[in-house]
Amino acid sequence: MRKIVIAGNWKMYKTQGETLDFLRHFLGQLADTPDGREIVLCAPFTALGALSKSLHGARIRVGAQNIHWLPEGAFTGEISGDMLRELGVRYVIVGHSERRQYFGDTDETVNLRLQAAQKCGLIPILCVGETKSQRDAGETEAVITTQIEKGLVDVDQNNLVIAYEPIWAIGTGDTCEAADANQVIGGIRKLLKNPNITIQYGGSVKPSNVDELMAQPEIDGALVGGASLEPESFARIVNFQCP
Ligand SMILES: O=C[C@H](O)COP(=O)(O)O
Repeated sequence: MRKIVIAGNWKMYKTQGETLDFLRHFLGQLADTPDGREIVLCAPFTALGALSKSLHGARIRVGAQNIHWLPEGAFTGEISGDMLRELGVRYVIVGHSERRQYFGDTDETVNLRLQAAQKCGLIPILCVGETKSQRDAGETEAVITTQIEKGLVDVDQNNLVIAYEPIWAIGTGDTCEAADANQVIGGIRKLLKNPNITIQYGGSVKPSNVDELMAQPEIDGALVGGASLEPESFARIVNFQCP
């Protein structure tokens, strides 16, 4: 049985105070959330400690948005797995397209970050996906196959989540058709040694499309950006309705 994981990626949004305010409104809306749905909040580094401390007993896991591959060193602006663990972090996003586009992440550094996360007992969420021009050129499968094959060298497939995030659908409101996302994710699953890995869809997931996306047989959850910033909207997403 594959685990359903619904993660909010807050990107560079929310101070500690805003994080606590979010929780005050969000936690009360989880009373009817079906068992078996793992809820993760991937907050900025500065809010991780406050988030962990405020969650005691709540069924939410804390996630980070980046990890360096070494335990310590002269790497200004980076953070290690042990530092994240100390803050109560359980998940970490690796290889998000924004990290690849703006901060120079490559399949090789993504691979190192995945290995480091697992070594520290964190569950990495590996993001893969194609640009609009790659999709239009019919290169989606080839692009994702390379990202998966290079990214997963020496990575334990029993301790991993994958997120399929078509880059053209991120923050655009332009969601991938549910059937298309299902097909790409089915293709990703065929590349894996462990076919039971949780594979999420990400890219303009919102309350109005989450039910259709989650009804697809290959999709095991969502990685949600903008719509995870408001408690009501993210609560509706984690409480998605099954058909
Ligand atoms: O990590 C989340 C993705 O980048 C999706 O962001 P979005 O839901 O705002 O499109």
